[in-house]
Amino acid sequence: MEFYSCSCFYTHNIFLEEYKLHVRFTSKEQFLKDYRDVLRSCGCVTDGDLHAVLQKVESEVDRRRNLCEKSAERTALISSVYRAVHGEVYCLQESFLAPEFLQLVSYACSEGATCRGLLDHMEPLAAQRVYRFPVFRKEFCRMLIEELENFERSEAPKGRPNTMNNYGILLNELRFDEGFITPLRERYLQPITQLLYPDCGGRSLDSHKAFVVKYAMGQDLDLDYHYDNAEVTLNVCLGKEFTDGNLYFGDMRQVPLSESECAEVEHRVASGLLHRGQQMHGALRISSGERWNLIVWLRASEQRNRLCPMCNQPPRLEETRGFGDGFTRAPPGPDTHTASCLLH
Ligand SMILES: O=C(O)CCC(=O)C(=O)O
Ligand SMILES: [Fe+2]
Repeated sequence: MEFYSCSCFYTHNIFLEEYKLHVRFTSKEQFLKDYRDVLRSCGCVTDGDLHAVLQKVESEVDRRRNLCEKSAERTALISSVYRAVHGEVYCLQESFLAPEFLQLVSYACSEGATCRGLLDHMEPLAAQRVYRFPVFRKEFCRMLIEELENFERSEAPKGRPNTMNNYGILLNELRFDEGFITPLRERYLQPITQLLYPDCGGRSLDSHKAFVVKYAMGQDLDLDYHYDNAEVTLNVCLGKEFTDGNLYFGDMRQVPLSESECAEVEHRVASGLLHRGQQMHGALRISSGERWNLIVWLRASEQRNRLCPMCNQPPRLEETRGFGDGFTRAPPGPDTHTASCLLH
């Protein structure tokens, strides 16, 4: 299967951290016309401020244009220079998984399993259609963090997951996809998502983007309110020790903020939160310690081929490598020759 991105990746959803604003950029004229007033009201007042913003936006667009090639270069370099301390974590083994998770999956795979039945195995949470359950054994979480810390200390080049996280790690560049994330998605997560989110592509997951986010004193502390470029998201807390840093959830992205109420959910080490990717959410500040979370954005091309969640339009496909943003080309319909044969 060949995957694609949507061309809105080069123009939409550019995050301006200092003004907490997502912007669109197709040309300087368009940008100034659409955002000059908004920016002014956010405190971007002088010509110098505006110039700095324009430079940031243009350099982000440049970064995105080169991303695919740069990521392939990093992946190759990491393979040749990086030496793992825990080589075994790259290949998913059942012994990494919490017994409660295996039970959940086993129920979800059993004949006649229902959403209700699955929910009986989980504690209710304050946020709508957000679920929490143990995923990994604690020992595995420790080993994975050690491996990632070793990678962070190494000379190997590092890509960052997106414009909102400054300290994350892209797991595909470390080659976690094939042996770890894909089997986790196919064998363990899809049986659960197909019961919980049949209306959001949960039955037809076929790609993902996986990364680790890190929050620590003097680094990122929180994450602004957003939705994910995913149909369903799994967010597993790996550790270490921290205080605060709850996740808060609002409504789906289509619902205006004024009509949404937020509910908080606590992270627990080795447990995962499962939620609809397009349900708005953010992370509160941690007040001490370090928080490392594994994020898997689960995607279903069947769902997203209809509407790109990032520009809200039918996707305009752009070639990429790997999973891209999870879009696929629709299988060709009957061609004109066949059609004309059928008419005769
Ligand atoms: O910090 C967290 O736990 C949430 C991260 C998140 O929502 C994301 O990276 O999309
Ligand atoms: Fe998110």
